[in-house]
Amino acid sequence: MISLNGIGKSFKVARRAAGFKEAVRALFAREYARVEALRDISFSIGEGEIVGYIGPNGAGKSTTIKVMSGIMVPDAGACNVMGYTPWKERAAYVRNIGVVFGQRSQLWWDVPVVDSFDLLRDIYKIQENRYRENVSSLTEALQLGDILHTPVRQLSLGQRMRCEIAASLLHSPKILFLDEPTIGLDAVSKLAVRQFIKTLNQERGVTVILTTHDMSDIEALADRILMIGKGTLLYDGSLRALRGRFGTYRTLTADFREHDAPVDVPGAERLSWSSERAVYSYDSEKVSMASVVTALSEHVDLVDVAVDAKPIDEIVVQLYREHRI
Ligand SMILES: Nc1ncnc2c1ncn2[C@@H]1O[C@H](COP(=O)(O)OP(=O)(O)OP(=O)(O)O)[C@@H](O)[C@H]1O
Repeated sequence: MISLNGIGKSFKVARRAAGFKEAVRALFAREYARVEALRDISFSIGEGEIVGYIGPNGAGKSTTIKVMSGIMVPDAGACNVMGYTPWKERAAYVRNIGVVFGQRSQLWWDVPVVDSFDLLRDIYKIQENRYRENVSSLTEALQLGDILHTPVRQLSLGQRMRCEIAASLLHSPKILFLDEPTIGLDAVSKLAVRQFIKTLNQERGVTVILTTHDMSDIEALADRILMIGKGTLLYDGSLRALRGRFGTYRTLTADFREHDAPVDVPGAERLSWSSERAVYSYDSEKVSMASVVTALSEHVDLVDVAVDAKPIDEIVVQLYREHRI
């Protein structure tokens, strides 16, 4: 459905040293530097996938989304989305995609949300029946009820984001590009947005490409991760495989009735011990949780046991470190 082949993009940016003298000098002799935002990016995405596109600040995520949505023309490479070259056949192409940039609005600031929706209906030439159906189902799913008649500038961030997502789906696109859709949202709004995206993908088969810094978004939604750093694609694979590579260590916290003498457990490292609680770390590839618990229970009277995998944030930081980004 989407394929990028050797996409490259660089920007020319003005550079000058700090200070008034330098500012004056720059008026007459500007110096430029090249920033390589994307280098030889290639990947394919199939219909119905939810792909998380991750990477540190300035890695090139937004630039890739802009290329795929036809807003930006790359310097090199080919991009094919549903048979279109996005930046060449923009008018026809945009009928097939929805785009949400979390940091920017596609809604008109001073008019009620529903007026923006009507304008979008005219721009996309959406049939009246389909439009009504979509507004009604999106209003229900995203709980837009009262806020549809409020000017955008009076909405909270969470309310605006729900309206942005609805606006991007009025024309029933097959692909949805989401650039940081949960940025700045509170926990409840985040969950609502995630649940909506999941349902949209499962029930309507919409393909979703999502950039985010929030790893819990990725955990909740994406089966596959593309990781970019300094403009280069560094990882393409499943979250499960990533966990398997870095996340085989588990932390086991055991609560027990008072027992002062620390217990050694074969194959596990004791991280802490107090008279009623101990924490162990073990490699789940080598030792089973059952054997750790059994070894412990031979010495102490266990009350409770909890096991945690390494948080996905830590796994991603480790991956960034490995690639020195
Ligand atoms: N219009 C532009 N003009 C000049 N440089 C740009 C432009 N757009 C992006 N860049 C540069 O290209 C690089 C990649 O930027 P991009 O916005 O794609 O990163 P990102 O991964 O989305 O980052 P973030 O997580 O901070 O949003 C950065 O070095 C950025 O400064």
